[in-house]
Amino acid sequence: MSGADPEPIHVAVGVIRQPDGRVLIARRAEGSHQGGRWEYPGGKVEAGETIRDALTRELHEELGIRPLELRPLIRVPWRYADKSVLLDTWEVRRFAGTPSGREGQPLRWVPPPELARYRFPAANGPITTAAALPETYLITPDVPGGERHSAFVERLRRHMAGGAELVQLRLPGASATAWRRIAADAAQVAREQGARLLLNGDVALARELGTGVHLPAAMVRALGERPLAASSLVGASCHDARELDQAVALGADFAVLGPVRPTASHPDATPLGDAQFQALIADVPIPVYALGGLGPEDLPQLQGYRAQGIAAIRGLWREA
Ligand SMILES: Nc1nc2c([nH]c(=O)n2[C@H]2C[C@H](O)[C@@H](COP(=O)(O)OP(=O)(O)OP(=O)(O)O)O2)c(=O)[nH]1
Ligand SMILES: [Mg+2]
Repeated sequence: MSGADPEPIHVAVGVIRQPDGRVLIARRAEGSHQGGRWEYPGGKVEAGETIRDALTRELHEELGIRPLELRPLIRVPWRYADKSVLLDTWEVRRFAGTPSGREGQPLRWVPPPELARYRFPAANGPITTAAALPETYLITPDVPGGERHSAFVERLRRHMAGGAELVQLRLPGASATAWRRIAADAAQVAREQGARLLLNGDVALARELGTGVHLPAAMVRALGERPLAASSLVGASCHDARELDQAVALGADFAVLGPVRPTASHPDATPLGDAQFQALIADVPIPVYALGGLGPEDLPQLQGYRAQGIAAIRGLWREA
């Protein structure tokens, strides 16, 4: 039909990591499409190639390395004025060889928080977000009855010091006063520990404290537009395809989809199951964490489905 989009160009893209987390970027040749901008290395999938074949070939041609461990990261469809692309992005966690710019392109290893400073093609935003988000998203349990607030915040500090980089403060049982106090302390601890904190459902307090915000599904629907600037994280809770669409339309940085498996905190909710989770996120162009009955031991499986990682209360919060 006239006016219909031509098939997008399928592009295999690699987010190549060092064990210390740094990510490899390359500068596109002047004169090429999106020339002069930085990119994640990769190139067009050729007829008859699988995406893994294509990425393996491209990384050999452009960098002289061989990927040894790959996992699907995110698929970003994008329409430029002159062409449409589908950036089929994979994370390369291990590779053989030392990358060099075999086509003369400059290369840089960049710590994830610094990626946002580079000028990438317009399609790359979600890839950079995915590259900079960790694979676990810790959601706090309520403060146990009888526990002092300071003890709870101390426990939060230990989790952050122990590697929890992304944390949602969610205290459904707290009074308004306790919520404000604990949120302020948690924001301070997050700053000290270099962790990113998101407050559940409280945009005003997130603005005041300079934290991110995590939006329950009903708030995503009600808001219609992103409530915080690009420098603060906006997460969104989703349960189905429609809510995922709403989260993307809102401009959320990432979504959480669940429950994937049965969970003690929501015994009445019907779990999606692994197959449905995988199908639902296949073409969601923002990172998605899997929630519900999951722990670190489930990470490889869920990441194989293209999940950013797992979100959990019980699965990630240690009482000790
Ligand atoms: N490799 C790569 N391509 C990207 C990124 N972002 C983005 O919009 N693109 C676009 C630019 C191009 O239109 C297309 C990929 O093309 P490419 O130039 O890498 O393709 P290729 O390696 O096969 O090169 P060539 O043989 O066509 O010269 O996707 C990115 O981060 N990495
Ligand atoms: Mg290329």
